[in-house]
Amino acid sequence: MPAYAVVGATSWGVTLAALLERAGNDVILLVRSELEAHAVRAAGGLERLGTGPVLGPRVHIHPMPLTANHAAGLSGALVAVPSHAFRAAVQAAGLPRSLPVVSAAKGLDLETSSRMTEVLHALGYDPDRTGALSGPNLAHEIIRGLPAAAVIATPDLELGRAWQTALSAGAFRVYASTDVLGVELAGALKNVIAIAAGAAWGLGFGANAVAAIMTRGLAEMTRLGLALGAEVATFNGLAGVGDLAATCFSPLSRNRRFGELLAAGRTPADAVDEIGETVEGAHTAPVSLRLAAAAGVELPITAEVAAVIGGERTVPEAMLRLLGRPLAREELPRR
Ligand SMILES: NC(=O)C1=CN([C@@H]2O[C@H](COP(=O)(O)OP(=O)(O)OC[C@H]3O[C@@H](n4cnc5c(N)ncnc54)[C@H](O)[C@@H]3O)[C@@H](O)[C@H]2O)C=CC1
Ligand SMILES: O=C(CO)COP(=O)(O)O
Repeated sequence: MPAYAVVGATSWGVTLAALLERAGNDVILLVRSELEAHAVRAAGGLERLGTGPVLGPRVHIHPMPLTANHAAGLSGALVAVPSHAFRAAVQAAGLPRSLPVVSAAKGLDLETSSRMTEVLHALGYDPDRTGALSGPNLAHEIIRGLPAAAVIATPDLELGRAWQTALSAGAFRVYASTDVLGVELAGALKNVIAIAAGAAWGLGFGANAVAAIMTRGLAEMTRLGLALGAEVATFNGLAGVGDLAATCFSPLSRNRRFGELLAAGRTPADAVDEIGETVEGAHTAPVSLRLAAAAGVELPITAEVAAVIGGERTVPEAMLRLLGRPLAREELPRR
């Protein structure tokens, strides 16, 4: 039987472990401590997912690091911790450098502006065997068996096919791509646009305004992606428009909820506290602006989200600035 490791007993990590098991694999779920291992074993998953036990007998829960014994039989590992904890988690996990490793995180490194596969490369993992998983994938829906699709990007399509088979279970369908950069960037950048969409919902704007933010947001995500070498098709796919739609419209999205709370006048710190879970877009906004400045690309919506998070202006002021921009031709980046 193939065996895979999952790093992180997060909502997404537990969901991925359950999917791998349902697809017929053995799984080693690597957690931070014996205490955490005990809690996850006792709950059969995570209490905050609200489902009851979801992990069966083929998911083995162990504290990091991976033992040599467990490492020997592995076909790959998925890393499902938030981007700010990604580097430390990979270092603690002790995954063999030759192992195919896929990032399931949707964020950029705050210090280095790197994508998570770049963090893996810097830690010595083989660029030909690292990849990214993304798409409209709210863990709370997937763990309940609701249908969803994702995209896994690896430099080598054969490797991608192996991951597709390993992860596709029940109503979860995985597509393959070779645009690792695009899939990673799209997954990270959409969280920032979802904060803006949440702010629009929070101000009482309607579906028209949210759709406008999503469309112009997708244009700026694509502009930056193309400037950095991504493929336009990726932004029109599951990791781009697909995830953007799920995140901007679902009340389950923490990035959208964060925007709603900012619109209600909460400080960013209070909004994060109130949500009590990861809000990736709050970290990604300033990093995307740095990448955009270096690439000579303009990201008007992202700039306003970063300004609100930085305490430079309120949500209504940011919305007025966006509405007051010079009228322009509708340009959609193509290549
Ligand atoms: N929750 C979801 O529906 C989805 C999340 N993602 C991505 O997956 C990543 C993880 O997000 P969630 O599963 O939502 O996280 P989460 O919000 O369930 O858990 C985040 C928290 O997990 C804890 N944690 C657990 N194991 C950790 C470890 N090994 N190292 C550091 N912190 C650890 C930390 O306290 C952290 O604050 C993020 O990058 C997110 O964007 C991607 C797709 C779906
Ligand atoms: O990425 C996600 C869904 O695909 C999760 O969105 P939130 O982090 O906004 O909850």
